Amino acid sequence: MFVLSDTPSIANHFLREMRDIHIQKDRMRFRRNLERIGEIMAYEISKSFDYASEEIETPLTSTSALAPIGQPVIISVMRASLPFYNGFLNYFDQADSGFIGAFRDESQEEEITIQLGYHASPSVEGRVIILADPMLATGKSLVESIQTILSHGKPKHIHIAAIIAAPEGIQYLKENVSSSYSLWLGAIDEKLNHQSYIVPGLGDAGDLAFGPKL
Ligand SMILES: O=P(O)(O)OC[C@H]1O[C@H](OP(=O)(O)OP(=O)(O)O)[C@H](O)[C@@H]1O
Ligand SMILES: O=c1cc[nH]c(=O)[nH]1
Ligand SMILES: [Mg+2]
Repeated sequence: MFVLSDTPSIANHFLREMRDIHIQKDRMRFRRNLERIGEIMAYEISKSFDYASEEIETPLTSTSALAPIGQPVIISVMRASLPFYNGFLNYFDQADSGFIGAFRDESQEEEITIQLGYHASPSVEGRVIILADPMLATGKSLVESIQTILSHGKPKHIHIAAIIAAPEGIQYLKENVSSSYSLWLGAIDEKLNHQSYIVPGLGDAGDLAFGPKL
């Protein structure tokens, strides 16, 4: 498991801005920070890819440089993931993309259920998947997204990327995902509250990025 906040870096400043109740009112900054952390995580995940040396010609001579072997499929769990996903796409600019619509039904007091909707994806068979969702709270949105992905093929590997995670969500993934995956996180927070929001967290990422939904 990789956690960005384990290392002092500018990523912590972006996380701080996203959590701050005053700064997060600026929706454009909030979306840009989702995207910036996506970019930083893309760079970290890129260290696990395979590369081959390729001959190139500069204006002065020929030389060789590394190029990635193959491209990942980046899958965005909408809505809140869209700017985060875009950060990955900024770096893996020739990647394939998939989209899953998932939202938490919070109307039941006791338990969160997930409503899955839109699903559009290329084949995942044998592919490296980056599944991007900024919030890992109960873990149900990610587990249901992974079940959807696995019902369409067997990926080579799944990288799960989230910005803020609750320990309960990390545990839920451990108990409910049997295929091999790596977890890339911005920070691990303290707990979920009684409405299954992450504490200290940042609030509702989708609403902060795009405004409240009906
Ligand atoms: O781990 P979980 O308990 O499943 O919670 C995490 C989910 O909650 C948020 O989505 P939300 O349902 O708020 O939809 P939105 O992105 O459209 O706001 C977030 O984007 C995750 O997908
Ligand atoms: O704290 C949380 C939990 C789920 N979804 C969010 O956007 N925030
Ligand atoms: Mg939301």
